[in-house]
Amino acid sequence: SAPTIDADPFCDEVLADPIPLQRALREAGPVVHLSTYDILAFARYEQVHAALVDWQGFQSGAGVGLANFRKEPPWRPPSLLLEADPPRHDAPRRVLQKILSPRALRTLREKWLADAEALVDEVLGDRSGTVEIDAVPELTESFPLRVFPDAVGIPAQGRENLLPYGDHLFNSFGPHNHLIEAGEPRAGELLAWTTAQCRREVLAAGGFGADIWAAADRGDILPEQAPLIVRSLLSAGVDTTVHGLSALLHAFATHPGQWARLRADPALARVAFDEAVRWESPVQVFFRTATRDIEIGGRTVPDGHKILMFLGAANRDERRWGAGADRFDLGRDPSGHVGFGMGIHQCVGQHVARLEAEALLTALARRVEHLEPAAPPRRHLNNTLRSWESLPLRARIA
Ligand code: HEM
Ligand SMILES: CC(C)Cc1ccc(C(=O)O)cc1
Repeated sequence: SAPTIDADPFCDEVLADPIPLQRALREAGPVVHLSTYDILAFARYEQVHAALVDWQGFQSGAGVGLANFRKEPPWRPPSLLLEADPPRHDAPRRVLQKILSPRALRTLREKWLADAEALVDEVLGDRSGTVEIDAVPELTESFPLRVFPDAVGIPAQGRENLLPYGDHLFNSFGPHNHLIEAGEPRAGELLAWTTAQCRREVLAAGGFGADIWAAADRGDILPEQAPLIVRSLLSAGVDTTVHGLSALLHAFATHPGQWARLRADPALARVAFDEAVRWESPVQVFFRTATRDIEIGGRTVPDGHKILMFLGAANRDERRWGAGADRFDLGRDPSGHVGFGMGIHQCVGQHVARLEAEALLTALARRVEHLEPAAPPRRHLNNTLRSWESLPLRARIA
């Protein structure tokens, strides 16, 4: 049988620094038994990629968390994308893919570049010399919250609920630990608020939400599906980009030579984001459920068994990325990374995330000559997301 590891991947120590366990899992073998939860884990690129693209063998319909929807009711009505398999998954995916396509986002590009310039000017002020900021509250949380809720078209009221709702959702994919318990008191209220933002009458014309309702008018999806698809945007589109942008700035602050490369060639802004998503993997892990006894990595995953995919470990697997896998390097081609998943469920919002990152990074690269840590970053612990409470940075103004 598969080698066993007793470590709990969702304990605070591992959530704070998952790298040692990622290494141990990759070294133990292609398939590893995690005794804490009696599940099978994949940490090498080859097996994670294979499981992600095999949607028939490893389904999403029983949930992408530890909880098996076949055995216990989910805390929220299942997503029509994330927690659905074909054919139920097909029409919602097709509709969202079109609304969030690079072509559809062209109208937003100019606006988000200008919004990023405005935010960076506010944060850096007209100061010269060296400025100290906390990138999390001042940039990586504030920029997505300044541009994304407006792009969806939800009302201005109550947007401070978005981050805590997403934080609880991403915790809910893990085991019932203290992180889930801490979020439980407000979970019902946050879910109710989020659900209320998906009603047709509150969504502004021209936003992604209105576009989804227009797809229902055209018969591309059923009207009762529209609110759930809007909920997908509010569920997946905020905390992920906040921590993705933090990963990007943390990567540059800890690899100073890379900022100089970006200043010399600003077109590197887009590949920089994908390299940061590979290097940090804001979404660290999630699950699938075997639909039959499946052979993988020389082992058999029994029908109905949950498998845990370590995206962060796969994104640093030297078998795939070579000896420098642990380094943030703008000279690398990060394509093929699994930080946005892979296959039919691959992130449908990745172009939105890339545009937010390009806008913020372009605005910063224009104004900042050098970036370095001003103090150790403080982590935010979450069962799924690699995230920060605070990223103190020192920026030398150009
Ligand atoms: C750095 C930012 C982001 C990261 C790292 C990320 C990561 C991911 C990953 C790994 C998946 C695959 C989940 C699975 O296979 O079960 C996914 C799916 C998804 N993402 Fe993203 N995401 C990001 C931003 C966004 C944004 C901005 C949106 C919305 C505008 C979004 C909407 C979605 C949706 C709706 C799905 C489900 C797709 C499907 O099941 O067909 N994501 N994301
Ligand atoms: C990495 C994924 C788990 C992010 C995510 C969350 C929620 C949804 C939804 O459809 O609610 C979709 C994607």
